[in-house]
Amino acid sequence: MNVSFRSTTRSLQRATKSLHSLSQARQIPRGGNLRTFRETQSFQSNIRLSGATAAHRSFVRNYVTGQDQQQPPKPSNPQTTSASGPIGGPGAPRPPKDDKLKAWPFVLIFAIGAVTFAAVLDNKKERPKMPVIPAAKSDSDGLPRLRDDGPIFDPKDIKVIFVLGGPGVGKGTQCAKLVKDYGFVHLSAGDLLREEQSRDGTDYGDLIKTYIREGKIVPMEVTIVLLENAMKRNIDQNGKSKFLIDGFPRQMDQALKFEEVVVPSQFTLFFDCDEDTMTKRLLERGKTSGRSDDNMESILKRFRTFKETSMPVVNYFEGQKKVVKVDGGKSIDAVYKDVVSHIADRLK
Ligand SMILES: Nc1ncnc2c1ncn2[C@@H]1O[C@H](COP(=O)(O)OP(=O)(O)O)[C@@H](O)[C@H]1O
Ligand SMILES: O=c1ccn([C@@H]2O[C@H](COP(=O)(O)OP(=O)(O)O)[C@@H](O)[C@H]2O)c(=O)[nH]1
Repeated sequence: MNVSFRSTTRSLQRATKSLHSLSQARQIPRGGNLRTFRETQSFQSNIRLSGATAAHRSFVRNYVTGQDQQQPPKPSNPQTTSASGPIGGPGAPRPPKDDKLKAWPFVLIFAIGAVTFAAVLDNKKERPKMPVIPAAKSDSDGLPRLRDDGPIFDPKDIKVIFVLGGPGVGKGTQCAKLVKDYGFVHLSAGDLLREEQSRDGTDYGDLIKTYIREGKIVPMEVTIVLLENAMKRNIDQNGKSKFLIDGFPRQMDQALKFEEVVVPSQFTLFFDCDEDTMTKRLLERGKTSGRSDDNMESILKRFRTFKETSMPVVNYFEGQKKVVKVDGGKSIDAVYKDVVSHIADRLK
């Protein structure tokens, strides 16, 4: 009995604290998440290679950089939050005595609410933590924060090959073969996003779902953090050092940021193919893949995104003489033969 009373008291104290911090947090003006994401996305798509504009620099400074945990919210107007003031002050008129009696239903409702709230918090704490995306988020848009202190890996130790090409061109198929023969780690950005989308407790499930179905590029912060964590796991736990990063970077901001904060790539393996062939492959894959985007409507949107948003990335690396182009329209084995012959000297 005593124990249960103590635990209820503790729960009440905890709940009161949480309610207090919640009431403070409510004072931070925040836009709707998805709307902000869309704005961010549309801003990102405006970034041009020709040089960082002041707006871009400000965007990077405000939204993309920094490691600090989210700062505790400050009340927007401290005066208005104070309980002291004329009401209830020393000179204020005293309420009649029987008002105390009338207050008990409110106290009871508050107590029940507080205990329930504390129980919800306890339940949350017990859930297994899966540190896929770190807690550090930007205050303004809810996206994970990226570091801005240079690449975490040295390209002399960690080799990254980007694998690009239209949807259904065969990137995943060819990567699987390279893994088998040459011991690469295959990281598919699309697979990591789908995994995160269905992970229990993720903050990004709805966001990822919407972007994938619409054939759009998920904000880079999410994808880069997923890739970086997957790389760290493979390096720390399995001593791996050669990575095929499949289906990434699909947008210029991703390419620049990944090379800046994770590691510069060795080169890009680019599979070229006509849309009719890719459509047939995707529709065939759609019969069993269970993917929300292997249908005609999403396929057309993905082709458009690929041409408008991802091809500039290929052209950018081409300008640096860092693209190996392979015809993806042949049979699986014929494509693989070309891949190996084109990059044999770089596979060791
Ligand atoms: N060269 C090829 N010829 C015919 N079918 C292929 C070829 N490469 C891949 N496929 C098939 O096409 C579909 C898409 O391939 P996948 O590797 O998943 O593409 P991506 O990763 O580029 O989306 C899969 O069902 C795969 O089996
Ligand atoms: O860096 C990435 C990679 C993938 N995607 C999303 O994931 C989808 C599927 O990508 P995946 O590489 O799995 O499949 P593909 O389109 O190449 O068949 C894309 O259309 C995008 O919506 C993304 O937003 N960012």
